[in-house]
Amino acid sequence: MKKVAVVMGSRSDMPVMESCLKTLREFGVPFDVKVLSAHRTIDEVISFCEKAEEEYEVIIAAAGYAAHLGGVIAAKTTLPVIGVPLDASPLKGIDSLLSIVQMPGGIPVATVTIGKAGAKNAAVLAVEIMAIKYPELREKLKSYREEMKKKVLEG
Ligand SMILES: Nc1c(C(=O)O)ncn1[C@@H]1O[C@H](COP(=O)(O)O)[C@@H](O)[C@H]1O
Repeated sequence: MKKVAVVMGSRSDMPVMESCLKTLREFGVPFDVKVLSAHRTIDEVISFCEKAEEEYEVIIAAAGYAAHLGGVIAAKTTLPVIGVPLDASPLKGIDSLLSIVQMPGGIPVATVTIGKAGAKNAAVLAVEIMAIKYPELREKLKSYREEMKKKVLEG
């Protein structure tokens, strides 16, 4: 199984992105974490993208403020990119949400909700994408849903 790349714009994004990493661990999906910024380390983002297809099946890109990271990565690879908007600025993540979701036609970034729930959903969506190829992940997704259902019904 190739890995998921979890890329974030700054180390300061890590506390929120922990819920993404925790969920990937729960599904037993291998991943790498990278701190890279389209604004601050553009050359490193480009070299990461140039090699990404050898190692990764899905890329998760999380960033706050003007979150160009996911869009730039999506522009440089044909792997599916999931963008996680983060509440890091006085605009509380709306800035990040709009800059991730409003990609022009042809270069999509699959966008999840702002913050911790989005970080978790990015991991689940990555697993769903990988489950197309790895049937054991589909079984794990079914058990995950069952567990969730049980928790709701048991209160
Ligand atoms: N949006 C981006 C990008 C980018 O899009 O390339 N690089 C860093 N950032 C974001 O800037 C915020 C503040 O970063 P610092 O805390 O390092 O100042 C972080 O949420 C990061 O994701």
